[in-house]
Amino acid sequence: MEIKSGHSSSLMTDSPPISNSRLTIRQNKLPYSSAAATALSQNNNLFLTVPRKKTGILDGVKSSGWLDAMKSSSPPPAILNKDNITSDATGMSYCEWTLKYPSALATFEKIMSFAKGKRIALFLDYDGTLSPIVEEPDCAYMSSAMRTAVQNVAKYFPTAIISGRSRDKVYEFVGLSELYYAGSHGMDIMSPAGESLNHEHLSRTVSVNEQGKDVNLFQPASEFLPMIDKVLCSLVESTKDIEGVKVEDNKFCISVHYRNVEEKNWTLVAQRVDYVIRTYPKLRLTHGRKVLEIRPVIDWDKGKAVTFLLESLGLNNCEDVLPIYVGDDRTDEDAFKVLRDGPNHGYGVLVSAVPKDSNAFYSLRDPSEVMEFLKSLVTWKRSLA
Ligand SMILES: O=P(O)(O)OC[C@H]1O[C@H](O[C@H]2O[C@H](CO)[C@@H](O)[C@H](O)[C@H]2O)[C@H](O)[C@@H](O)[C@@H]1O
Repeated sequence: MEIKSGHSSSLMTDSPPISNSRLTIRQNKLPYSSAAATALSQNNNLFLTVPRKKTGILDGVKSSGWLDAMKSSSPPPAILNKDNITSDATGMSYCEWTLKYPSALATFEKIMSFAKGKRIALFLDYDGTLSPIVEEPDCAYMSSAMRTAVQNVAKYFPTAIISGRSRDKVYEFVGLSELYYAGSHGMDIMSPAGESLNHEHLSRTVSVNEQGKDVNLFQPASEFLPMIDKVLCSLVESTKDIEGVKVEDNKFCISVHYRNVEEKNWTLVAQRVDYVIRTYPKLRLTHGRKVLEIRPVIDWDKGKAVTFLLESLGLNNCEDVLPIYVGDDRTDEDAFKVLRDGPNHGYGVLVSAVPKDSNAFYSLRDPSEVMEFLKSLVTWKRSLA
């Protein structure tokens, strides 16, 4: 397990730690050279400049909107009204919202009428999409029924899992060797054995997987690994007295979970994280579902990973390709945007049980609807044979 746990402080509480997860030292199972990735980072201008506020720590946390973002995550405040949920964020009921983001199940035939004669490429987020959101990040298992659905759909369409988790971890959860995997928010891409990642401009490295078979890797942030390791240790140390904090090693990025932290201590979490990362101008912070995510300042995200995979698969800029991306999180918006506005026109499908604004075209309520959608794709494809 690559999950680190913050332990309860005897000064703050007598409760036991929420998890027994231990601090592990990361091991790179797959050897690779970072030289190519370093060169491409510099040559292709992948570096971003992130302006930092020069205020005090508490002021910085407040003025940068961290706390607002932390409070509004997962899910946005909502008023429950049986099947119809009204979100404070959009002011819309769920029914109204689905007029803007129609259900991909209810409009399945319409979507498939666009897909006729096209090759579908499928991109699936993991947490909240293939597995339900749970309290403990290391217990976010997908059901065997969902695994079968993903396995079946991958028989007909190239399928990639695009996750904020480390690639090793998400591979462990999904367990299907025939898929493409993009871990660390797309910064760690691996082809299935026997498939390549041929890209016109960006070079990949060849490595071996657990079965000793050759796989292609693309890791544009590999030069940041020593820095990420250092920051990981600092974050574990600096948050260990806050009950419920978990610092998760996602290889090229770090997640600081506050789902199990009392809300009154969220400011403290934000301050401690801010204190650590403010001395690292090459790192930036993004927000997920009750999680602060720290990542390198390269111009790379889930959207870039989708474009990279389409290009590597020879499916970019093709009139006869329909990419579909299913995801639930803010970080999936980068991919929705790429499919909405970029040359590789496709459909983003937002998984959400509450109304929220999105760059997606369609919606699904939860992972069980995602599974139905995957099954429907298979039935549709089989019906064409
Ligand atoms: O890109 P994803 O595959 O959606 O990963 C995003 C983050 O997912 C995980 O955290 C989220 O799910 C946990 C399990 O349900 C939940 O406890 C947590 O509150 C959520 O934020 C994962 O642990 C993170 O590392 C990923 O970045």
